[in-house]
Amino acid sequence: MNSIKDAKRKSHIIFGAGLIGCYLGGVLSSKGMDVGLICKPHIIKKLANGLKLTDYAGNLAHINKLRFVEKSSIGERCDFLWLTVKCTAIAQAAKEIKGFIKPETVIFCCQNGLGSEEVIKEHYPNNLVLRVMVPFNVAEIAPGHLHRGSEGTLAIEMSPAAHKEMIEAVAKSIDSDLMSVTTTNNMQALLWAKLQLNLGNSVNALADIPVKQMLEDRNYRLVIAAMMRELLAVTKVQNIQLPKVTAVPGKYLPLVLSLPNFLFKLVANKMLTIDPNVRTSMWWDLSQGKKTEIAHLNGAIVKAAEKLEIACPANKMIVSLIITAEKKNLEKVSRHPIRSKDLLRAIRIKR
Ligand SMILES: NC(=O)C1=CN([C@@H]2O[C@H](COP(=O)(O)OP(=O)(O)OC[C@H]3O[C@@H](n4cnc5c(N)ncnc54)[C@H](OP(=O)(O)O)[C@@H]3O)[C@@H](O)[C@H]2O)C=CC1
Ligand SMILES: CC(C)(CO)C(=O)C(=O)O
Repeated sequence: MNSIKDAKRKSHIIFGAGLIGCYLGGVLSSKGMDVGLICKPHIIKKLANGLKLTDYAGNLAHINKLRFVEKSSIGERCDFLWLTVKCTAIAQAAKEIKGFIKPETVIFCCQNGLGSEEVIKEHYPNNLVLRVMVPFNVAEIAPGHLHRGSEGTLAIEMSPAAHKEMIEAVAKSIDSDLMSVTTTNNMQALLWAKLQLNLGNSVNALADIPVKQMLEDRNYRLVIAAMMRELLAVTKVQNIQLPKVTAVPGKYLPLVLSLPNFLFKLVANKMLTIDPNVRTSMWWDLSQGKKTEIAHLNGAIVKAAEKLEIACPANKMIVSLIITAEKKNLEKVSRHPIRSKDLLRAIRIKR
């Protein structure tokens, strides 16, 4: 299967279709591809009348009917399985996808952060397991209406070389105006670069405000910049060259984020060209009382830093604040947004 025509005929299952999975499922359905969604009953109910997809660039698609697949379905072994659960749900999902996997099934792991694909590789050592980097934000702006609020090209891991043509064909077959798709030979570095951007997630969740509003506040930006510096120290020691995923190269982001507000608005106006309602996936988790992906995001930096004996105080502090917030949610103790100057004080940065 090396041509786009062949790739378009293949069967896809999206396991754990929430924001990213339903958006991806909608794109594939809008292209007339064979795609089944496995999702929670409340999502099936919401999408009973179809799905509307929009994006920041004005693209639009209506999908009148989606195909939902039961977890117990027999004979639904697919060619491509897209795993779109959060990192926190990977271990359980690894067991539950078994009935959909045949020896040739390619499994795409679409999680943020580092390391979640390892669990899948352990369970399915004979399948091709590829990582996918999702750069853009998806939000549900009304029931059955998903909106992509930011730019970026979805990237599929190109590895090993023997599968090059197949992976390229898959990427081309799903590429669309609503979701541009590419492949990369350098997924590990790309995931570190994406992780750098995701350092805003925890601050966004603790601040409990939209991303745009968070970026307009220098104190929050200083906290994010401090965590980014630690990430950059870790990647430098490991000799990882971060690919450019934003208008400003990653190594200059801490500097730009630290600028006074008036200069930041001038230099980084592209960063602020973001839908005013966008919030990060960690905000959604925390606000819904769920466990967050902190261990795979900031936690992964702390883990790598410890191994390399690099100091990582800002990320450590943020991990502990998120864990405290998760505990409060669990114990139903009320939780207040952390103001920017308090957060800055917590990680002990002087302005
Ligand atoms: N949302 C975004 O804008 C972005 C997200 N990402 C990343 O993409 C990944 C997916 O995120 P996102 O789409 O936001 O997550 P969501 O929580 O919206 O979607 C995951 C869905 O999977 C469901 N699920 C979990 N376990 C199972 C299971 N065993 N069987 C069936 N369904 C299951 C969840 O249900 P329940 O909620 O009940 O557990 C949820 O509905 C994450 O790693 C995230 O960090 C990357 C870029 C942007
Ligand atoms: C796109 C981005 C960086 C912010 O929404 C994200 O990855 C997330 O929310 O987890």
